[in-house]
Amino acid sequence: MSEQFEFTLKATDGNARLGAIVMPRGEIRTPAFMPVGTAGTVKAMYLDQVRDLGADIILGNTYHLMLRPGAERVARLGGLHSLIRWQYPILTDSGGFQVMSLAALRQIDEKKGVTFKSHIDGSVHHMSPERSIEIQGLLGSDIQMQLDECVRLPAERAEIEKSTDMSLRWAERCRIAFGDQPGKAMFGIVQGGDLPDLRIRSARGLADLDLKGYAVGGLAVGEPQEVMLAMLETTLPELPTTKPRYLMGVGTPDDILKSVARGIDMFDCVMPTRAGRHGLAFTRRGKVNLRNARHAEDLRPLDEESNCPAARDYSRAYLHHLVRANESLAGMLLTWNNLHYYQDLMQGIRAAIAEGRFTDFMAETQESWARGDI
Ligand SMILES: CCCSCc1cc(N)cc2c(=O)[nH]c(N)nc12
Repeated sequence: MSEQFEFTLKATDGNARLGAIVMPRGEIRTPAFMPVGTAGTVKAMYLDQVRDLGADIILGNTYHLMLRPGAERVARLGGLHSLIRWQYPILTDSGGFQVMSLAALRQIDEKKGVTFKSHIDGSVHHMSPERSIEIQGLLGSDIQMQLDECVRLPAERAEIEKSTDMSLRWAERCRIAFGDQPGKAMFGIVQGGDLPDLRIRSARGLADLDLKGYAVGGLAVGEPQEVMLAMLETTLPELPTTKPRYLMGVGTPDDILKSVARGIDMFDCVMPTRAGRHGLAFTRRGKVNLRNARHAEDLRPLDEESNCPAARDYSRAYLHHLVRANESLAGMLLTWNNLHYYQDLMQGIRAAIAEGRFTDFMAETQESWARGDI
């Protein structure tokens, strides 16, 4: 097994890319969907199931894990992979995004980083770019993200510009702190909001750092899909084609198809897991809200042709009952169904790119959703 981090571009179909990242802990087939395992668990799933569905990598969250159980404690316990019993690659986000989303009383200082109060117990924490990389190292993360600031849109140009330039300087500090860790990688995160010139400045500045991979951040924060896609069209040509591109926090199946078509290799999103816990099922014929009374006596499964037991073997009537009764099994079955749907979609995308038929695959998939659920 390689002791390095090696990305290979295997085929292209337009701007869609088929590739693979080979790391000591395993291969990541791209385009890849990375289930979110925020606090060391992909909620409502056994990690063996997550692997069996086709996930090559999962995400962890620096913010959550540093607060509980604590980065040094995870290290004393043998690292995250051993603790959660996941032997394959783990990507960890750097924490800044979650601080701004979850923490109270947070302050940002370019030199010190972010200071915040834990949403769990109110304790005060400081996280500099260097500390974020240190924490991700203590966790044993295979792909570590730079500390960045994600500006919520809409925002004034001056705010976006100041934040983007700071994140670029934080990338350099993170690169220095990360040093040289064979078999591991640190990704930069392109910011720039919805301003093309700042997107280009951020992407070019990160490309100059010659990092092992590049994320596109600052999107999926409430902007219309067309704005997100326009920023991809501006950003991606500025990034090296020989390195993986990761679109953070994205997205719906439609977002994923359209972003693959523009050259994205990696995705993460809480959508399939969170939606599953809220009674929403993704299927080949579109979304099905099992809370809706129309399912109360419908003995059909979600998809009788699926090879996922959650989609094939349980009636909508039963799923409706479980959702209405707020039973744990509802979230378990629907999360299973949704992650299966997402990984099945990614496998279909990879096969379509390999065979030069991605455009047709995208159109057929979208048409299937549009036919709706009978
Ligand atoms: C476990 C969650 C990973 S993705 C979180 C996320 C999501 C979105 N939408 C944007 C960003 C961003 O700009 N920066 C960072 N670090 N993270 C982001």
